[in-house]
Amino acid sequence: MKITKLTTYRLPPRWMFLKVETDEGVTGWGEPVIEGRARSVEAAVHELSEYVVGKDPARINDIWQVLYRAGFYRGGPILMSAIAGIDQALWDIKGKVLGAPVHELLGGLVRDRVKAYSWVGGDRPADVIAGIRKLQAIGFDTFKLNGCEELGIIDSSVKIDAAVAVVAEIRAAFGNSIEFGLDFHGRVAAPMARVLIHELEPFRPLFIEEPVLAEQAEYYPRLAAQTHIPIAAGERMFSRFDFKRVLEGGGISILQPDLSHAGGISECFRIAAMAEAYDVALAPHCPLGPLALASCLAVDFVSHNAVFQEQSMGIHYNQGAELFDYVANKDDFRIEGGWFHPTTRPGLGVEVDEELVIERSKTALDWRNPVWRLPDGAVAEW
Ligand SMILES: O=C(O)C(=O)C[C@@H](O)[C@H](O)CO
Ligand SMILES: [Mg+2]
Repeated sequence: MKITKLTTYRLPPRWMFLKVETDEGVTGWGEPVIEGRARSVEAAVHELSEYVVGKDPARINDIWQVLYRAGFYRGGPILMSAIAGIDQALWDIKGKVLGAPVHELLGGLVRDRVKAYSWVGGDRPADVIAGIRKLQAIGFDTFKLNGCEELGIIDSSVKIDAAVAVVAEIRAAFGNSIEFGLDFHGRVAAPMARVLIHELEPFRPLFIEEPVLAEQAEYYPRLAAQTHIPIAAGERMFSRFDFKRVLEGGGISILQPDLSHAGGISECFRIAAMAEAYDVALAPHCPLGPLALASCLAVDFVSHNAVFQEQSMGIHYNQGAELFDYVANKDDFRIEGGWFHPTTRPGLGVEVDEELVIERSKTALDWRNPVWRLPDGAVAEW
């Protein structure tokens, strides 16, 4: 079998699907994208396609190594997201050829279900509490919300108190009938991370995500030394070689590689095993679409240290399309009582509604995250 064609579809809300075709009619799908840089990843996919077209899709490992190593320069969000989408599609093809779900090809299930967690948008306590109640009613008991708004490298106790107030009200409203992670989203610099984490300690969030930016990862062990709250990060790390340093440095309790940013199923399966060796939990990052989610689940179901799975249903970013809009077999991904169950279909288990994809790709906008400014006009981390 030979790979014959790679076609990319940029889609609302801010995703990109990749279709990989072969000379025997088997097609695989992946989701290579960096939110806000879809066109850059699209160009990278087509540049890398020179190493892929004409090759045997079964040789996933060799194709992965060539894509990673053969171009001299390597790593980073754009190239690793392009490789991720190609890798996902090759696993989808392999599963379809062998008639098995990807989790079977990776050694089979280590669990029967995976806990889903849901984003709760909004920064106002009332909005957040209403959002949690709505999701609780359909079975969710685990959530994630932004830990704060923009923050200066040194900021006021008023801003800290406002961030803590939201969390205090959530705990007051729900007690420990729910668990929730706080995503600092890289908005907090190291000096204020120490302050904010200290003030949040009594409310025991399930984890604090990106307490500082990935480029400040040397602070993870220092922050971990001051708090009992598990520290989570990974969405802005892109290969084993990024994660190696973070695991070696310590302080991280939950690793969150993104299956569409960190080299795909092949690489994240290896990253998951590395994390297990350090007694670190796995919780793949996934604010994206169904092929990214299906790739996450393939790794979750074969990784002993997988704990819960992010999914983007209702996320504040999904303007213009919802998580399963482009999926013909939506029911296979229903979340029952807050849990995902493994696909029984071959490959990623996603039946892409190709007609709709082609149609919607014609009107895809170039999504951009907002540019925030601090009161003095300096750019703020969003
Ligand atoms: O889901 C998360 O944990 C996020 O931090 C969302 C962020 O990754 C945006 O997708 C960037 O555009
Ligand atoms: Mg995050």
